[in-house]
Amino acid sequence: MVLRAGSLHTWRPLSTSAVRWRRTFAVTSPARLKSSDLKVSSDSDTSRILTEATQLVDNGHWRLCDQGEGLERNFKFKTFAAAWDFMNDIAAECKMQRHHPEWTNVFTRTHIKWTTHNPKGLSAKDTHMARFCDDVATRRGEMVLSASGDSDAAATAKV
Ligand SMILES: C[C@H](O)[C@H](O)[C@H]1CNC2=NC(N)=NC(=O)C2=N1
Repeated sequence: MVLRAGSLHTWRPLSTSAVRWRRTFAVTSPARLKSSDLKVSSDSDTSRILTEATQLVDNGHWRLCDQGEGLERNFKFKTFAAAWDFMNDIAAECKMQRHHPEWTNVFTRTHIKWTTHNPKGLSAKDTHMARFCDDVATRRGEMVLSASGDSDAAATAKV
């Protein structure tokens, strides 16, 4: 099925307070991630990564990918300029962290995957950068779907 954002749903900005509320009182049932769901980089502490990955999956729109080696999510902004500014903010942090995303941008949408190439797997840098992306996206006025809340499905369908 091809989803068309705009025909079925209305995009609206997510306020900072709404994000805080969602992070504090996770509105969806918690993701019961197990350490066996993850492939953790040998440089990182598994229980820390499990805790941080669980928070990201519960509180944001992140999901595990690549058999637990990566975290990915879609972002949508009101304008291309906002998406570009968001990516510039992320790029500056990448430079500081020496850690780089796999990402694509199509107009107002950006898809980001965090994974660590060496040592291969999910690392603390990935969870840090994923959380950083959530915070910057909130500041940059990211859009969410008001109807089902399934912004990721709609964004994936279009990207
Ligand atoms: C030397 C330099 O810090 C490394 O090559 C960095 C660069 N950016 C990186 N980014 C990601 N995503 N994974 C890495 O393992 C990685 N390694």
